[in-house]
Amino acid sequence: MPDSPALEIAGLVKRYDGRAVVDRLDLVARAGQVTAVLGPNGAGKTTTIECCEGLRQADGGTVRVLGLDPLLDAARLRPRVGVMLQDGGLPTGIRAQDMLAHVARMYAAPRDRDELTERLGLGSFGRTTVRRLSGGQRQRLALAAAIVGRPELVFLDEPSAGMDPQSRHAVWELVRELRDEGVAVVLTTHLMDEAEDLADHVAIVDHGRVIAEGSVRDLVSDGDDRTLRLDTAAGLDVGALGAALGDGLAVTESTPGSYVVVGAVGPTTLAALTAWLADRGALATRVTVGRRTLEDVFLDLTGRHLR
Ligand SMILES: Nc1ncnc2c1ncn2[C@@H]1O[C@H](COP(=O)(O)OP(=O)(O)OP(=O)(O)O)[C@@H](O)[C@H]1O
Repeated sequence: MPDSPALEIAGLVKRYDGRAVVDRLDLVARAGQVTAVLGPNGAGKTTTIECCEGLRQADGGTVRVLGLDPLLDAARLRPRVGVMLQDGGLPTGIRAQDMLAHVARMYAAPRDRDELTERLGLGSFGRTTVRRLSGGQRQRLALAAAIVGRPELVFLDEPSAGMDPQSRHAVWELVRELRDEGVAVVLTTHLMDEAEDLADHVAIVDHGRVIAEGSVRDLVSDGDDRTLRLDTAAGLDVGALGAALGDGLAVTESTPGSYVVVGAVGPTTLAALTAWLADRGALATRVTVGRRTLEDVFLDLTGRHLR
């Protein structure tokens, strides 16, 4: 069935010591799309992905991977699903290039290893054993190993964690290409910009549950609303500031001394803001105005920052 989702999770529950770290989570991911599972540390992202990979047994709900059960059909799924684990999960005594060659041999029609090596900059450490690789090098090798078999669905758990900006961009390029080739890419991240840049569909997860989802545009758009961020003295009266700025503007102090103003921020808002601060002898050390971000969405929904 061409239209059936590559991944379908319904009411997933996973408990550790009686505590539900994944708590009735629903998620669908499709071929030819990047689906980002975005949430703070401990939200349950890795646990969810591990249930999809057949590495953990769920306590409730259903998971269908390419229409199959990740535990019962593990052998049939192995050649069709790529997995990049957060801790690498690689054997450590083998040289990087031999590891990739070994993995490639397990598949009927592997990708060109030289091209993958070039794209991910693996050549400079190909002869180094996995145990001696830096965190970012290990990540790049783990990504290469996850996709060398041309999977239909690939799980990437924090794919660019610990990478320098150049490597991160190489990874993002590759992820976009996979998507364009029709692969279903499911990635977890707590990097807002990674989700914003890459994802066709974002599921924001908190306390083991999806609290909002949609395209980045759906999630961040709120008409003409903008977000003004202000750093100044802590403990200002946000109610009084909101009243001074005018109707339709909500002011919150997100952390002591950092304020967020959401709504129809315009030129007069800035004039009113600086005048109000001047009357109170408060100096603004930073004022920025921009569109809403996924971080703002998360803050609105939970009252907390992503990190
Ligand atoms: N094997 C385990 N035994 C007990 N608790 C666990 C186990 N694995 C994970 N947890 C707990 O489950 C919760 C969710 O962890 P998980 O790794 O899924 O979160 P995450 O969203 O991936 O976080 P991060 O962004 O830090 O990777 C955390 O509170 C974690 O401490």
